Formats: sequence, structure tokens, C-alpha cells
Amino acid sequence: MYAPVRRGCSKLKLPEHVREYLDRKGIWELFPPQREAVEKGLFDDENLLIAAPTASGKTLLAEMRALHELIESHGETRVVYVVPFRALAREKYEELTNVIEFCREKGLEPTIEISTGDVRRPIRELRPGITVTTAEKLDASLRSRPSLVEEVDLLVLDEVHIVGDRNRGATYEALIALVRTFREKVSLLALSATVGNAEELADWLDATPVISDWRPVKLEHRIVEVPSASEKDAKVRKLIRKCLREGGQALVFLYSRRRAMTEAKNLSRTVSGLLSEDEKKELRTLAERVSELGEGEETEILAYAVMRGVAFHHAGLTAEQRALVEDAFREGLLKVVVSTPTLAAGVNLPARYVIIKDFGMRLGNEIKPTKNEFKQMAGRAGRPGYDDMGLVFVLTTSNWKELAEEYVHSEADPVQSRIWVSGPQLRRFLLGLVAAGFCRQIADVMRVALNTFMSSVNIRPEDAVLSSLKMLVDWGFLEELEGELTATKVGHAVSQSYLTPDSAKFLLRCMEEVGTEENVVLPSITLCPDFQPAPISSKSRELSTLDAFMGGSPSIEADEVLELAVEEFGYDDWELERRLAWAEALSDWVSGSPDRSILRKYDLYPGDLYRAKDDAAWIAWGMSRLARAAGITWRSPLLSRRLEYGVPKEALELTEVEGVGRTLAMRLYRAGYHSVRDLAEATVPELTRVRGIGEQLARKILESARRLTGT
Ligand SMILES: Nc1ncnc2c1ncn2[C@@H]1O[C@H](COP(=O)(O)OP(=O)(O)OP(=O)(O)O)[C@@H](O)[C@H]1O
Repeated sequence: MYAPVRRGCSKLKLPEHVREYLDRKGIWELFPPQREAVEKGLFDDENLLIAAPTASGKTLLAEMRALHELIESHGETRVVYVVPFRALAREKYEELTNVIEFCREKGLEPTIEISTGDVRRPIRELRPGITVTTAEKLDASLRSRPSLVEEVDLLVLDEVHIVGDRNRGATYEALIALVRTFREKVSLLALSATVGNAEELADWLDATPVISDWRPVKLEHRIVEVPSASEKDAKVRKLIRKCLREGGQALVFLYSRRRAMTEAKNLSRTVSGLLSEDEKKELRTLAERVSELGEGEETEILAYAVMRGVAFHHAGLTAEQRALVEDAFREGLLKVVVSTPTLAAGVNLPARYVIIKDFGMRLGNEIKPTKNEFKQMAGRAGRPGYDDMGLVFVLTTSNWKELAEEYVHSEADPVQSRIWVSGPQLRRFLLGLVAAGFCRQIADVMRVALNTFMSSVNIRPEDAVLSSLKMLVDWGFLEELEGELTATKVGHAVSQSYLTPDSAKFLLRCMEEVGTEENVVLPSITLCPDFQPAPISSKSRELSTLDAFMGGSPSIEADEVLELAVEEFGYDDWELERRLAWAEALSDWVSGSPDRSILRKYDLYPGDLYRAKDDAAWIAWGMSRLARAAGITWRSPLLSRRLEYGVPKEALELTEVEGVGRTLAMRLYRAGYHSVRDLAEATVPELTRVRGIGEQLARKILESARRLTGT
């Protein structure tokens, strides 16, 4: 049953349940892009691409569409909501939970799940309801469960312009091509920022475009010419004071994590004088939580700034710290966030003032920001419901003023396909198609390739596909006989591990030619391209890099790994140095060295360390599968789990006990508890003698240990 929406759009008909849902959310009128989407078939099973600015209500359209399909199917539809960044998943999951709750109140039984991160634990099934996931996770899952593709009814592609991203674009594009080829009945809702070629994207997706530059809050740009860096600092402080006095919040963007941290510290002096006593009290509590969630100097500085109403935000923070900062900023408690552009790309965090401090900076071969980065950052200005206007301040010297003007007045750049220029991802995609059984013939592979964005804009994929397939055959991952393709045993293992074939080939060589002991495996991991090294310092070491990560004893094996890496990937000294520094840091990690000392020794951010150990645990797991498939004896059986938990072999067992993480496992081990059985036989008073264990935790540990040992 359809009913008109109240006020402002009387001609528009909405399904009754959608109207009720909007009523409950207090939404009485649709925004212009939303009206257009309804008129163009949001509720009529149409594929749609919505390209509109931040906060123009795209997510709400996805909620309405999902709700409608769930109600119409009596709760049976399976909606897959794909996000390009893990950080976005949590936010979307929370919003979409409202849809599921609404359906359940109507007596239906759909569920909502979030599945991101670890590709070692694939999605097993798509249940009726909504699954929020990342492109990587879904792509990896399709390798072990290809039939998942037939379970996708509605595919929501959030931030689909990320297809043009240098690092993540290829996987997103490949995934879309795969689902569209093998699930003809899928309906699509693609959401995008405003991009220069939204119509081309829509064409590719067979979707009706809804393109709008309507914003809920007006945006105004001010280009501010500043003669010197020191005057930039003074200018930022002045703007922050003005913004806060007006009751607003500010985002400051700049291009280095270290400078973001220093800037936050400096600005905290300006901001603290403008806080009320109540705010200071709440911020003290928040700062304590920040300290609990991380270690090291950066955490201390973050807590210091947070106590004064300011935070920095970048990928070096732990996921929990970032979530805390984001929530506190949304609640208005934090007044200023200083960030690298990652925040603009990945998190929905609007503010009244956006200050772009580093306009016209050379980073490598690029002038920063690029136009699309600029649009992303500027687009965060103006908080709907709080601000009448969003103000973007671009601080620049006279030589970049013209470029700033151009950015302000021009359209966003077009999205370009990355798939054919990103060799390793393309090869992973093609190998997966064959190994998972989606394609048997070269012609089948071409059929999928023709569904990529690149093909849809008339760039022919044949040459790239054929040369990549040939490489996969040469490397022993595929076999080809008269156009018929099959994956070899090792090829299957590569595909299921989700390693790129390029990394897998190198890792296999390391294992075959050098060995599989831990001292070979750790540098093999950090030297393969699937390990993406975050900034790390190696200056603390006195020995040569190679000697140092071997704990001071030079090793012929490690030298051989290094040579293979140079041969395969042509790394320069700088790249080798930092990848080897990571091998050393991870070696400290699996030896149980305290987080704090690792962070200090290598000048690391906690988020970078934890991400690196997760990636390394995945690669080690992948290596063990490759070894098995290739008939190589794997001599580091516990390494993947030790990388995950950061403990030596002897203490690993203790981490099976509930409530026992890395730090506690090491403390318990040192206190003489060497097995779960030792713990099961302990008493509460004995356990509370270990630092960090109170009575409650002691009981929990005992219970869990006794359960595990059946005593
Ligand atoms: N028609 C509406 N009336 C009032 N508020 C709305 C309406 N549509 C959406 N909103 C609210 O505006 C805010 C932004 O909407 P939404 O998150 O859907 O935008 P978006 O385009 O998805 O943003 P982003 O690109 O950052 O993800 C949300 O708080 C949402 O509830």
C-alpha cells in the first residue's frame, strides 16, 4: 500500500511501511536527491546509482530500499551492503540495525551481521536480512564459497567511486564485475560522491543515474594567503577560536601523521581555555579511556590533547581509539580533530569549519591535495542539523593560490578504472575466477572481464587478461589446454589464501630455496608485497639491518631471502631497510616484548603495529597452506597464532583462556603458570598476586581454565 509523504512532496508516493519508518525517525520531507531516486524507481526494483555530496541522504535511501525489499519478501531478501573501508562498516551496521528492528517489530525475522577483517574466516552464508561487509572480505569469501554469489539479492555498493582508488579500486571493481556476471537477478544500489563521470559509472552498472550537487548545508570556500609557516599556525589558532566561540567544531587537515599529532598538542592549549568545567570533567574521563586503549608516547599525547578538547586521528591509532575519537566528536565533546586525509575518505564526520592547512605540498611526484582529496576534505564542512553553513578555509602561499581557486570552482575528477594497471590484484582476480570454479574457459574469463568498468569505457581487456593468464600458467598456478583452464593444487591454495599470486610466487621460492623456519619466514613475510609496511624507524639499531633482525647473528638464510626479494621486486635500499625493520619488530612481538618497548624502539604507532601483526599472521597462515600444497615441510606451525597473540611458543597455550591477552599471558608465564592446567589448579588468591588481576578476573580465568581442562 502506498501513501503520500507529508509536506513538500505531496505528489510523491511512498510504500506505507517506508513512510512509517521515516515517521519514526522524525523525517517528514525527503531531500531533493532522495525525491529524485524515488521518482526514478527506488521502490520498483530499478538499479540506481546515486551520486551526491556528503550528508545528502544516500544512506537513508539504502535503508529505505532494504526495508522495502525485506518487507515485500516477508523478511527473506538477502541484502549485502559493501563498504570500501573497515572503519565505515561499524557506522553503517548501526544505522541499518534500525531497519532490521523495524522488520522484527512487524513479525518478520531477518538478521543483521557485520563481517569485516580477517580473510582467514570467510563468510559462510548470507542469511535473510543484511550483511555489512568489505569488498575484500566478500571477494575472499567467494573463493571458498562460490555459491555465496547466488545468495545476493540486493547489492548496495557504498562509496563506489573508490573503484578509482589506486590501492583499493581494483578489488572493488573486480568484485562488482564478478557478482554481476554470475548473479543476473541481483539488484544494485550504488552510492557515490559527486564525481566527474557519474553517468559512465551508471552505464557500467546498468543503473539509472541520480546525479545531484544538492547539499543540506551550504558550503563556502575562503582561500587565505599566508606568507609563512609560522603565520599559518597563528591563523589556524585564530580560526579555531572564532569557530568555537560561535559554538562550532573544526576539522584541520594536514599531510603528516607526526605533524597532526604536534598540531593537536599545540591547539589543545588554545582550546582548553574555551571549555566549560563540565566539559573538562567529561574530557578527563574520555582521556582515561584513550590511555587504556593503547600504549606508547602517541597514546600519551592523544590523551593529553583529548583532555583539552582536541584529538588527532589517523591510521596509526588503534581501531578502538579512532572509534572513541569519532564518537566524542559527533557528540560535540571534542571540539577539534586534526587529521590526515584518510578521515575525509573513510569516516562521516562533518564539522562547521574545515581548515586545509597544507595546500600545495609536494609529496613524491604529486602536489597535494589532489583535486578529489580536496573535494573530500572540503565536503566535510557543515554539520546538518547544527550548522547553517559549512566553511572551508584553504591556507596557502601565493604560488598555489591559483590552483586552489581552480579546485574550488571545478568539477570533481572522473573516476578511472585501476584494474588493468594493478597487475597483482588483476592476477588474484583471474586466478580466483578459475580456482573457485566460476570460469573454465578463457572465453568465460573474458565474459567477466567485459563486465568491468574498464571495458565499459571502451578499453579492451583482452591483452591484459591473456598476458596475466599466461603469467599464472608460467608460475605454475594454472594449467591451460586448448583454451580450457584449470587451477593446480598450489594455484588453489594461492587463491584460497587470498595472497596475490605475485606474493605467493615469492613466498614459495623463499620456502623452497631457503626454508620454513621462523628466521626465514618472518623476513619473507615482510618482504612480500602483500605486506604493506607502515612508517617505521630503524635508527635505533647499531648492527647492520640484516644482523639486527637476526638478533645479532648474521644468517645466510636471511641474506638469501633478501636477494630473492631484490630479484623479484627490485626494492631499493630504503624499501629493504624498512621491510627488514618490520621483520625485526615482529620478531620482538612474537618473543613477547612489551608493546611499549616495541613502539618506542621502532618509533611506531600502536595502530600500525597491530595492523602489521594481523597482516603478518594472515600471510604466515597463507604460507603454511602454500607449503602443504607444494609438499614443503612447514617448520613454523605456531607462528601464525603467535603473530596474532604476540607471545612466544611457551606462553601460547595461556591465551586460550578467556580474559588472558598478550600482556597477561606473559605475566602469568613469568609467575610460573606455563599451561592451562597450571591455571586450572590455581586459587583466586594466588592469581590475584599477578599484576593486573583482580578478584573478578581471577574467577573468570579459573572458570575458563577449568572448563578447558574439564576439571
Ligand atoms: N530527508 C531527510 N530529512 C532529514 N534528515 C535526513 C533526511 N535524509 C537523511 N537525513 C539525515 O541526514 C544525515 C545524513 O544522511 P546520510 O547519512 O543518509 O547521508 P549520506 O549521503 O549517506 O552521507 P555520506 O556520503 O557521508 O555517507 C543523517 O543523520 C540522516 O538521518
